[in-house]
Amino acid sequence: MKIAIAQLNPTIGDLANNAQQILNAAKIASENNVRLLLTPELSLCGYPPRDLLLNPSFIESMANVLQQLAQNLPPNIAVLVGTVEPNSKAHVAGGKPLFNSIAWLENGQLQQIFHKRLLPTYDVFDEYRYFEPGLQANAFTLDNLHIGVTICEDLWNDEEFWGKRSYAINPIVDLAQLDVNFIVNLSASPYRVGKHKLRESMLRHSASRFNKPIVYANQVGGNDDLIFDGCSFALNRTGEVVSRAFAFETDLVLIEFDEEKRDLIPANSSSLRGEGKISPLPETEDEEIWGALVLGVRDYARKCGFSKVVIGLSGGIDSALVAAIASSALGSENVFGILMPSPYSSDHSIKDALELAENLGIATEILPIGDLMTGYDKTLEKVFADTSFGLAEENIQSRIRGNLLMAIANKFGYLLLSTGNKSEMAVGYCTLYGDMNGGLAVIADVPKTRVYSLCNWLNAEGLGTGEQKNANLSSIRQEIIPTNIISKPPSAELKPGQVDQDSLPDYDILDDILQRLIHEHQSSAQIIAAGHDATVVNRVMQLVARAEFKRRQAPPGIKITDRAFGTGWRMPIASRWAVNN
Ligand SMILES: Nc1ncnc2c1ncn2[C@@H]1O[C@H](COP(=O)(O)OP(=O)(O)OC[C@H]2O[C@@H]([n+]3cccc(C(=O)O)c3)[C@H](O)[C@@H]2O)[C@@H](O)[C@H]1O
Ligand SMILES: Nc1ncnc2c1ncn2[C@@H]1O[C@H](COP(=O)(O)OP(=O)(O)OP(=O)(O)O)[C@@H](O)[C@H]1O
Ligand SMILES: NC(=O)CC[C@H](N)C(=O)O
Repeated sequence: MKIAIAQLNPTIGDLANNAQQILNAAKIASENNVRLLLTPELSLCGYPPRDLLLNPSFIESMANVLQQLAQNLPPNIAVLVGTVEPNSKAHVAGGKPLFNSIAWLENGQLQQIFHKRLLPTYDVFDEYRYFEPGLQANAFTLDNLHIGVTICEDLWNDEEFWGKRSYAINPIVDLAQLDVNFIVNLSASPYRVGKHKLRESMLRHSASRFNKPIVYANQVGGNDDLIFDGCSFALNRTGEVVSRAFAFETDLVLIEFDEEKRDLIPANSSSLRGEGKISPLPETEDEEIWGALVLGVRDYARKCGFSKVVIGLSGGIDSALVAAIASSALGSENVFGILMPSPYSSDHSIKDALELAENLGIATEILPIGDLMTGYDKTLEKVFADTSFGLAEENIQSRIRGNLLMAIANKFGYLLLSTGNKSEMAVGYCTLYGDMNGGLAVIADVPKTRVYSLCNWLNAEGLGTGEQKNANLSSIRQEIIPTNIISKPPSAELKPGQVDQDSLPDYDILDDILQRLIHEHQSSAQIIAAGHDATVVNRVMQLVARAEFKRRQAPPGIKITDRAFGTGWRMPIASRWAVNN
């Protein structure tokens, strides 16, 4: 039996086009004698649909589109589509309105529906808000093969792999008892650094432990703050990878269930792009983060209807990295850099920003802000009388820039990309309604130390090689980020001679404290015991807690770590507890 994984990039709520993507994949698969086609979790509406699921007309439309799709599919192919099914017992106390489901479509109709059994409610997931867990093991027979069906989290409870049990049941145990020939998993598994390796090692363990081949179909693409990296794969019963789809791109991958061997093998016909191949995974963390950020910007812009972006170019490293990512995502011709020197700007800030723009091939405009600053100072003179010059006056520069950037974005229908990194967002080293202005915070989950390593990686790697690194920048020269941008001390340039380290610990120290605090949930005592200065640790803890009001007003940021300041970070603002304490 030939099986195909359609690694699709749905747009949330675009039911007709998502169904069309499934139909297109089914047609190609059918021409290649595929008998069973897999699509990602909730492939009809895209993942995560969030509160659209509370809208009855949305659920009704999904049912209609699903039925239409069933009727349009080519003959002789079974297609597993991710959808929802209303829960007829939702009226029972505590019953949730829907099941997160898979529809088996064949012969013009719905053959069977399967319900997701394990519903994640941690980090960015909130499935119990909408879904009732399925109670039964899911399996069906196609031709003479018995196939076990699971949805994403259903395969994330192998207590042998994790060393603990997160849910009372492990659906794969039931499927092993049913003696299925192989197991399919339809997923929408968001990216974070190293996630594909984790998925493969987890499922390799389950495949060999239960002696069952597994076909894992993941969603790809960016949906708001979440990036889905794809990297779908198939494992044979000993847990070896027999096929793998591309990272960060749509793909259609073929495998075969060999009935004599009773195992999955790569397919051997040759007309499909991804057929029978094992796509390489990104080689370094920098390479995969780059791929995720580029996809995140491209899909956010495309799915929200933008083709061009505008960025404030300071000659600093954060805006340089964001400009490089945007150029790769959208093409240099679609990126507009605005230089806004103030009387405090260094000479090299303009020189460095212009050199970067030339390297990237992006258009720039210089808008000096000195006169506007004088205007503000004059207008505020009476109100600010008898006060000394301080942060408020400094931040006016940032607010003037933010205002000009939004004016340009608004005038021409551009998307403003904000440039704050995770370290700054953590401690509130950024100005509300100033440099925080924007529609998408591209590197808001990238710690400053990672900003440096990404820029060094980019300069070493160039962008001319490899499909992932993007054709758009292939013509530009090797050093993309000018060396001076990387080597000079970071500075907001809001007053003469200012550098970030006047206000913050060195970034390698700050990032290590933040890693322990945010990702590892360590207490201040644990962080101090690990060798950090107590005064610094306590100050950072306070800064992080105090900056919650800023993060709540920040644009969505692209998630690349296991804990981003996005949908998975739910902290109170008016609180007396310093995050972990
Ligand atoms: N809990 C709360 N809920 C709601 N609002 C709250 C609040 N706490 C303070 N606020 C308000 O927020 C104000 C403070 O925030 P904000 O006005 O943003 O300004 P603030 O945090 O005082 O200053 C911005 C900091 O970011 C630094 N920085 C670094 C890098 C780049 C840039 C740049 O701009 O380019 C800036 C800058 O040097 C300075 O240290 C308070 O004065 C108050 O009005
Ligand atoms: N002179 C400027 N011209 C244009 N934009 C600016 C200027 N100064 C600051 N900005 C905008 O405000 C953002 C915040 O400034 P900030 O100094 O924190 O970042 P950076 O200069 O990019 O990097 P670094 O923190 O390493 O100096 C910049 O990334 C940029 O978008
Ligand atoms: N959609 C899901 O069920 C995803 C949950 C799963 N643990 C993952 O991150 O891949």
